[in-house]
Amino acid sequence: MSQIHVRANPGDIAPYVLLPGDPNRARWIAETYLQDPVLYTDHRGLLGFTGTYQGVRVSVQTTGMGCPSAAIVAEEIIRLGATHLIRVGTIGGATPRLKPADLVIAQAAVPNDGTTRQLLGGAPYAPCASYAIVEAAVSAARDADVPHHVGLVMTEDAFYASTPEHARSWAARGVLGFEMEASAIFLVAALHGVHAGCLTAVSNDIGDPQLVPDEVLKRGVQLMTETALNAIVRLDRNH
Ligand SMILES: O=P(O)(O)O[C@H]1O[C@H](CO)[C@@H](O)[C@H]1O
Ligand SMILES: O=c1cc[nH]c(=O)[nH]1
Repeated sequence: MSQIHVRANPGDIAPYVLLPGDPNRARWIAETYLQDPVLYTDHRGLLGFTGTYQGVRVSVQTTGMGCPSAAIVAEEIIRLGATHLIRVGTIGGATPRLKPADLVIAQAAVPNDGTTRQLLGGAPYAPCASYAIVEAAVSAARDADVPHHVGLVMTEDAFYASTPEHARSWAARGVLGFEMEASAIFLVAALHGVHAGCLTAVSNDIGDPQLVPDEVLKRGVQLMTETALNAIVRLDRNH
């Protein structure tokens, strides 16, 4: 049955789904990397495509920005048959250790968002990535010599609330950077017993209004996407 927001039917979506926030990134990934991509939904601008990568069926589904939208999309694509949800996003670095466009592979997300709080009824919880996806992503990054960091991210609601002071205090607790969807995707996946992961490219240093130059970020997004797709091939092989 078609869902309310992701207007698609079971069978339209592959078990492996890449989840960018940005619809233009979804289109770029589908057109650049997938063989025979088919647009299965454009409802609300949440573009979704399915094609194949190295013989494996893969979908790319836009989440939109923030946990409320990401949680809806995650819930609906799982109902439609998705079993491996991999966010491919951008992240603001919390520490100068992260260089422009570096790849960050999340092990877990500090849930500083309202969506997971509501889903959990306020109970303490640690939304984390599926170990199989972390392992596959790290091994894909290593094999391709992609500079990467593995660790904790923070998921937030208020993009413009972050300050350099906030960033450095969370960096001292091990947070690598800030983004806006991972905690909800991890939690919704866990509630349904499916796998989730999150790969991001560093688009800025928190508190710095300057973004990483377009060409540099483009290369980071390219390496992140290739790492995620190669992780999917590994996951499928071990399935
Ligand atoms: O580049 P995407 O995947 O959208 O991710 C990041 O960018 C948006 C904010 O600029 C938020 O969605 C945040 O999580
Ligand atoms: O949520 C985000 C994503 C990228 N950069 C930020 O500063 N915040």
